[in-house]
Amino acid sequence: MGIRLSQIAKTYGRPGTPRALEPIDLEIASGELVGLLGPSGSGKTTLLRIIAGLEQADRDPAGTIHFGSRDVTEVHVRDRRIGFVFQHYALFKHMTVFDNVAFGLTVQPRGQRPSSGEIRARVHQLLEMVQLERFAQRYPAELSGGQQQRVSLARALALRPEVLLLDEPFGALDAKVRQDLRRWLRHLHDELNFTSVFVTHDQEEALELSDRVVVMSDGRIEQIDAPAALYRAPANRFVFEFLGDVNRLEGEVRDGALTCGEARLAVDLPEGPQELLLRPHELSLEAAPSAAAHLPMTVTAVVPVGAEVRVELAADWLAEPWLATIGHGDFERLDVRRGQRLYALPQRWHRFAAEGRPATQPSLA
Ligand SMILES: Nc1ncnc2c1ncn2[C@@H]1O[C@H](COP(=O)(O)OP(=O)(O)OP(=O)(O)O)[C@@H](O)[C@H]1O
Repeated sequence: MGIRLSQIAKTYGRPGTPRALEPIDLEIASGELVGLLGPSGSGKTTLLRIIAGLEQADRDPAGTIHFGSRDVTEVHVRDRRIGFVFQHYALFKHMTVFDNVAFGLTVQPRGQRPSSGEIRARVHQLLEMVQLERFAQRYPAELSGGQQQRVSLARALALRPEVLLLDEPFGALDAKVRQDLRRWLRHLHDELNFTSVFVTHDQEEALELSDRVVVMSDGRIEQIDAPAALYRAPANRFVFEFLGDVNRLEGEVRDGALTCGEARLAVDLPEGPQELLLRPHELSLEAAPSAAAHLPMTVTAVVPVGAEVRVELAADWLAEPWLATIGHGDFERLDVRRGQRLYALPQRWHRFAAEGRPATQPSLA
């Protein structure tokens, strides 16, 4: 079931105070997994709570929320038929895992409530799906954080919601468990084909898990796109900076070169002050300068763990250190060590106008 928001806004407190959410239009397709990503205070949770019916949107403008063809704008949370998972596991402490998952089914009104045999079968099926069948008789306190979170998911899915809403579902867990649960949620989503919206402030989580990401700041939607498109073609500077590490090169362009202290980079740009932004993988490191680039730097730290080697670099002519991610082959070829002098060679850079829109397409240096 798809979700359609039209002109949804939110002001907390008296009218006239700044809006937590500016009027927003958003369409989520049936079966889509959408991440709401943004810094603290950008309005992610407010938007999710309005979709859930836990928060009332402003009356002015008179926005609407549709689930499929059903207008749910005035429908109570209990009648919206959604599942929730929140960061702080709100499991019932005095109930076993089995009873926690069964809870929503057992409190349904007579007539809608499945028989006790059906409830038992459905709970066992859900526990099997979240791989916790053998923990059915345990209490929440006897489970790890990740296991508790899986129980929360099973409980949310027990009523077979068509929409699942998750607020920082893995926020309190350690990095490895987070990653496992992420992959597992993605599989579950694909298998059961419900529509999911989740809130996160973690770029990697949003990019890895979502079909599309909604990037928010200051109560506004900055961009909505598939992860690859978002990364490749950020709509503005905010999105570019929020999605990953950024190296800055500020200088003065004259006679086809940008200079900054002893540093020099050949560019085809208008004369005057310019700022270029580069991702850590968009530059290579060399033992000597080239005709196109003379960017001398000193290695301040090397982290050779994982698929790539992270190299931190500093220079007198730079206001902030740079980060380069290079392959293990280059790492060995250059024998990269702390204190070593190397030269950065940009392969690609980005430039944004003052108001944040892309000033040029990302170009090759
Ligand atoms: N109950 C409330 N009363 C008053 N202001 C609120 C309330 N809830 C949120 N706000 C304000 O609304 C804005 C958006 O908050 P919201 O919680 O939606 O942001 P968020 O992006 O989810 O942030 P976080 O990642 O920190 O949870 C913030 O400025 C916040 O201070």
